[in-house]
Amino acid sequence: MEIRTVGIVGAGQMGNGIAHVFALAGFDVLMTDISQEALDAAMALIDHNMDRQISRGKISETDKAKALGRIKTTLKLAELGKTDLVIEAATERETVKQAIFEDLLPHLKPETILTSNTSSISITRLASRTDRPEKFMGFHFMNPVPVMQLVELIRGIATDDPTYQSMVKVVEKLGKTAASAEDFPAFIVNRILMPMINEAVYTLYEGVGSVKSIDQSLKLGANHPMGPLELADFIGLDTCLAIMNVLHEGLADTKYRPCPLLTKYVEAGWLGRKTERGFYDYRGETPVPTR
Ligand SMILES: CC(=O)CC(=O)SCCNC(=O)CCNC(=O)[C@H](O)C(C)(C)COP(=O)(O)OP(=O)(O)OC[C@H]1O[C@@H](n2cnc3c(N)ncnc32)[C@H](O)[C@@H]1OP(=O)(O)O
Ligand SMILES: NC(=O)C1=CN([C@@H]2O[C@H](COP(=O)(O)OP(=O)(O)OC[C@H]3O[C@@H](n4cnc5c(N)ncnc54)[C@H](OP(=O)(O)O)[C@@H]3O)[C@@H](O)[C@H]2O)C=CC1
Repeated sequence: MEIRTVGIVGAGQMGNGIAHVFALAGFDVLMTDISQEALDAAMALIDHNMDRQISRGKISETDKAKALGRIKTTLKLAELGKTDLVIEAATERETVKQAIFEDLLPHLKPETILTSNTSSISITRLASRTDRPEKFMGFHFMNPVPVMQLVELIRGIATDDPTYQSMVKVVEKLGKTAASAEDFPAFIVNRILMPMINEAVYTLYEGVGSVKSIDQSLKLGANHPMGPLELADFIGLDTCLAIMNVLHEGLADTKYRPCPLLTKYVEAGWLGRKTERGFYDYRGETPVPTR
């Protein structure tokens, strides 16, 4: 089946980026969220990020106008039932994702492929609670979606080959590169990246370095584009903690123990850039370390 229409659930930082790249690649996109404000903010951000691409000569004004014309939004999850491919990109919480699939299933065409952009949760388990585990996959984009080249493709135990091949074609059409990962906690990228971020938080917690010195060390000493704490704020500290919890519980190894300081920031509601405070305070002109 050729995929032409795409439904996206969750219009947060990943959902809006996913809508952006699909629309530019010529797909019709229908995006939903639980609040109209989230949908409006996502559309404004897509507009802004496309302007950024125009100013760098990556796309034209016409490309932008056509792409924006391909994105529709709705508050009714059921409307996504008519799309060929659904990408769930809501909050990294299994109960939230399960509830979304449960509500969506009665409205889906039989041939629709269901995917989740989850950073860590078992694809096999999510798939097993749907009516189509063979047509269910992990479809893991990296942040910021318009910039990052990689997409992880994760097959659940029951995913069939035609579904996998369809998704490989979709990734090609997006002009991105697919990496296949087996379905184990946090797959490849986050299995490696998130323990590094967690270790950076331990380094801060134990007083080995300050926010500034830790980030500077990895930027200047290991040529990372962002320091680990800056990156954690960029990803969202709630998402980082959720991924560490999945690693810790799923692999039952104390080396994945989430740092208590990371938990404390999340409990404070200091989730990083999206709440304007995390390891940095973003409310002023320039980010100021909070420790
Ligand atoms: C948690 C998970 O499940 C998985 C994950 O995603 S892990 C996170 C993976 N992501 C990373 O590791 C990102 C690390 N950081 C970076 O690569 C860079 O800092 C960055 C690309 C985000 C910004 O780079 P920079 O050099 O500081 O900024 P800048 O020069 O302004 O931008 C570089 C490019 O990114 C674009 N860009 C920057 N931020 C953007 C955003 N939020 N949305 C869209 N585009 C963005 C710019 O338009 C520019 O595009 P071109 O190269 O096409 O011209
Ligand atoms: N941040 C990152 O760097 C990456 C994240 N991911 C994954 O992508 C997914 C989304 O993450 P991200 O975009 O960062 O998170 P955000 O918090 O930015 O966005 C999540 C969005 O989903 C909405 N939402 C929550 N519940 C529902 C629901 N029942 N129906 C529809 N929308 C809902 C939220 O609304 P509200 O705010 O009102 O709760 C919010 O707008 C997660 O699974 C995450 O692990 C994958 C790769 C990278």
